[in-house]
Amino acid sequence: MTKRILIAGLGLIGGSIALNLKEYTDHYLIGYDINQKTLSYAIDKQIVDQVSTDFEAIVTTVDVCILAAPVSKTIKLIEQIKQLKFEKTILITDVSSVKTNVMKIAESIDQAQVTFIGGHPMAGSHKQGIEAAKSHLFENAIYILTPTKTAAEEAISELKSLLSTTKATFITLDAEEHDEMTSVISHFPHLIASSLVQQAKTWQQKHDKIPRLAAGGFRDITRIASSDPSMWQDIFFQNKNVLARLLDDWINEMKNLKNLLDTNDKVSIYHYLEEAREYRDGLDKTKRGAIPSFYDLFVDIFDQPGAILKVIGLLAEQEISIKNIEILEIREGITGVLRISFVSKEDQLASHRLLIQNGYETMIED
Ligand SMILES: NC(=O)C1=CN([C@@H]2O[C@H](COP(=O)(O)OP(=O)(O)OC[C@H]3O[C@@H](n4cnc5c(N)ncnc54)[C@H](O)[C@@H]3O)[C@@H](O)[C@H]2O)C=CC1
Ligand SMILES: O=C(O)C(=O)Cc1ccc(O)cc1
Repeated sequence: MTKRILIAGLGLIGGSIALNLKEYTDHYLIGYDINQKTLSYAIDKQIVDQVSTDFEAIVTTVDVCILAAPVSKTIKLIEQIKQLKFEKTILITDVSSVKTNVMKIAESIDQAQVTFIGGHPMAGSHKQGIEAAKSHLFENAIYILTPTKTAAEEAISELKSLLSTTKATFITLDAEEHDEMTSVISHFPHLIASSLVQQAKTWQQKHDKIPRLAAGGFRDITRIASSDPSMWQDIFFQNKNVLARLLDDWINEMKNLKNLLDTNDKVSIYHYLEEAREYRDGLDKTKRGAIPSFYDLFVDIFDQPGAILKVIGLLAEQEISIKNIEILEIREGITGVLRISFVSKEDQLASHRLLIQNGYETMIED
């Protein structure tokens, strides 16, 4: 059945959901955003069927509403919803990275016609805005649902079915456990990534070659520091209690580490590193994590003109699509390593075979 679906906040995430629903379903999509340029873009590119600049007027006319504005703005939209009178049933969900504050206000909506099920697709990008939206953004990602206490099982199934074309995998959590877990694996690492970049910036005053040396490891660990500061500021303050607890733990741990260094306790430092390596290596590599990691293939190449193009050309001929490509190490005349990332295991293995047939040395990490 064709549904009227309102997407409020047509940025990276709202735009990606809209693109996906437009590509795979017949639902009638309505976009609401405070940014007029975004609405014009969405209409021009036919990402939605209609746009609206009046949230309260439009939300009472739809079957489904997906709130995809920044977390604090989503909370404001729910406050507005709370004051409205709905004549027909509506299923409301959101995409916010933090859930406790969202679910607190959602639980307080006292209207039989309204069902609220929180949502958080655990995939994204450091880019923002509708121009960066992609229909396949959530493929293979974990999509967390946090239903309100009164949400019926049928409504949860309906939402999963509605979002099934994203090819995400759904799991249900309560808001508090969601906020603790996402803080450990996403919010807190973001804070640390930014602080590592700040540290490099400070030390650059003494050593001006630091940016030239900042290669592989530093770039890997700080990639997320390139994300939108206003989004992360919002996330940090919405989840500040959990973040503060993690910071306390971290500061204590750093003090302990410093003490091990000060006292020359090499054995303990070794065990600390060994334990971390074992835990990291034990994280299930074949199963996609919350934030999708991709299937990497390492290819030896020589620093010759066109070497990278040749590899990409071979894959393109076979219509194998690449998610990401990175040169890990290349100096004049010396073998370099190309890391090519694929969305699927099949593409990774097919490329492995193809490049070997063409005389390349390739490696897949197990
Ligand atoms: N960027 C990411 O990687 C991920 C973000 N999220 C969550 O998704 C939500 C949206 O984030 P993005 O799409 O990345 O941000 P974005 O900045 O790309 O898009 C946000 C959109 O909301 C609009 N907006 C701002 N205030 C509004 C309001 N009061 N009413 C309606 N629209 C409003 C903006 O104009 C913009 O188009 C956030 O809650 C974020 O926590 C969830 C998963 C991943
Ligand atoms: O890709 C990454 O590393 C991200 O950090 C993406 C991301 C950002 C915010 C979320 O709430 C979930 C996922």
